Amino acid sequence: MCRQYQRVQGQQLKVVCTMSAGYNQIDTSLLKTKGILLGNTPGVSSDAVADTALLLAMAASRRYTEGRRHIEEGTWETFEIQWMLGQDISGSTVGIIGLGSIGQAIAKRLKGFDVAKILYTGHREKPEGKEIGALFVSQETLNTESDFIFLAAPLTNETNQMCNAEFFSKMKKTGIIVNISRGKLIDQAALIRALRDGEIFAAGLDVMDPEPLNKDSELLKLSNIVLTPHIGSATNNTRNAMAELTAKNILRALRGEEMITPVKL
Ligand SMILES: O=C(O)C(=O)CO
Repeated sequence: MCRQYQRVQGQQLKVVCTMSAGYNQIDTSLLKTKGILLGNTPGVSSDAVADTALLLAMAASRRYTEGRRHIEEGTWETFEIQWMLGQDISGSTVGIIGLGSIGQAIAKRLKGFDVAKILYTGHREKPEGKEIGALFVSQETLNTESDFIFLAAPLTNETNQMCNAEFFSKMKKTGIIVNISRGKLIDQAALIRALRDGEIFAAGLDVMDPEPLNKDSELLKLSNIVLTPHIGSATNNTRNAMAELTAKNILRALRGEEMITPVKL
């Protein structure tokens, strides 16, 4: 009965819409072969995800996890001038990998923090980069010059594990990496080594590999990392906007109209 249902459903399926900007979880070539349309929800979640990126950057740069542990463990050293010193966002050089809708929303927020320079990498220089005042640079320049690196590129074959041991070795020792994209952009074992060995200062991750993260993960044992459980777009307004866009896309596709945000297969 169930198998029969699945077979009938498979034959009738016209459209798949994911309530997410990323669609790496979907077998796009299978959809293409079967002539099934795909829609996603880019844009409507960019502000909420960018807010999460800034939250992680600030918390990681000011040693949030370590500070919280000191309070809990009774090791809070009052009046110690050199204690718990972090990194400033103001006056810093920031690198954004992927200046799409989320990358741009991060850049706009950073301007309010009086950063000195915004660098970005991607496939090509973008007009939006000029408007924001961000400089298109090579990956190498971004790595070596940035105080903060934000990962805002989608997960593709090209970006999979792009932040590996070599990547971290090119970052500043005071550098901070923030990932609000997908966990697989980072070689997590290499990140753990870089954080543990003081090769970089700190990390802020909303996305990990796997998700949910194993509760015994080494990531949870580090104090120079701030973790949130993939809640980048998790606000009432944003999730409602994502749901509305998804519903509109489905209705349009079923009426034979162009979806508002189709994914090109
Ligand atoms: O929209 C997405 O792809 C997300 O992962 C939101 O955080």
